[in-house]
Amino acid sequence: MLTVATTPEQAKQVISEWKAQGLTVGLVPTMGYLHEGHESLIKRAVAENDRVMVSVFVNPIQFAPGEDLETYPRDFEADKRLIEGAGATLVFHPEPADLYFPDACTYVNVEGITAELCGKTRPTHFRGVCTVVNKLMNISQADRAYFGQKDAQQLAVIRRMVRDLNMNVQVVGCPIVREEDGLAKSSRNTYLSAEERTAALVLSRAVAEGQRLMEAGERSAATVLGAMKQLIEAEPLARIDYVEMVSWDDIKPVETVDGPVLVAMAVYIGKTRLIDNFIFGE
Ligand SMILES: Nc1ncnc2c1ncn2[C@@H]1O[C@H](COP(=O)(O)OP(=O)(O)OP(=O)(O)O)[C@@H](O)[C@H]1O
Ligand SMILES: CC(C)(CO)[C@@H](O)C(=O)[O-]
Ligand code: BAL
Repeated sequence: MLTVATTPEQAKQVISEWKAQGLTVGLVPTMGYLHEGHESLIKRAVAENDRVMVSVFVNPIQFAPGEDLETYPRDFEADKRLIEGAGATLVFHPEPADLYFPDACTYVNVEGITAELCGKTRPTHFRGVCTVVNKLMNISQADRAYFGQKDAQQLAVIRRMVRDLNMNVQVVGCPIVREEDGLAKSSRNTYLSAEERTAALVLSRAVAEGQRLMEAGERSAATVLGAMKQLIEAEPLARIDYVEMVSWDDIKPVETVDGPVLVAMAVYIGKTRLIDNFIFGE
């Protein structure tokens, strides 16, 4: 049976009963409107822990003014069905006022590794993500926390936060789940019109092209990124935010590949900003 907690105190009550029995806890943070990508994280957490808490919270402090905080899709009834079906037993679903004190003045700011990629276009984003993830880890006392590689920079940033702050949680990265035609599953795909949905395939096609070139031995970032950008620019509905290659461990620009790299992109399809990536040489 699924328990819904709407305040940190309610969630902590359930967690403390689990911890008193010596049970391990997995945490899956989400913003809801769940799909098979989220489901894969929850199922993995269920397989690797005695109990799992899923959070469903559209975190206002990771959105900048003008972003899609108000329009972000929500369907908590459907989310509960998916969470229960995947085997988790606690969902944490607070309102912002339940989670943030009105006079809160503490934020978690991971530097350096947040400067490139999404950090350039969304300079306050990772501060909001790290603050809420830190709070969720504290509330859940998680032994393991699960994040998708779809948000690859987020995964790297959270790993760094956990390392730098000596946090007692293992961060588990999970592979990207895609639609049959290759588009990475994302709650924001719901914003796309039929025409934009077709155009959005340029992201996964660019990923496939980049992977193909690197698997064939190409090691120049300029050549790989050039081919990917050319493909995306040929799609009239697409506008590139960034297509970049960075070192996977510290998210710094790379010119020639000599270690594990993240090749990541953010592309506007109409007004919708989508992301995709691949990791090479991990
Ligand atoms: N296609 C996917 N495959 C694997 N993990 C995913 C996928 N989509 C999202 N996730 C992971 O689920 C967690 C919650 O993500 P979130 O709720 O923002 O979903 P989303 O579909 O990425 O939404 P958005 O449209 O906001 O990017 C994150 O760790 C994210 O990386
Ligand atoms: C990790 C997260 C749930 C924090 O709000 C969010 O950034 C997301 O959905 O990836
Ligand atoms: N998964 C990304 C959350 C965001 O775009 O705010």
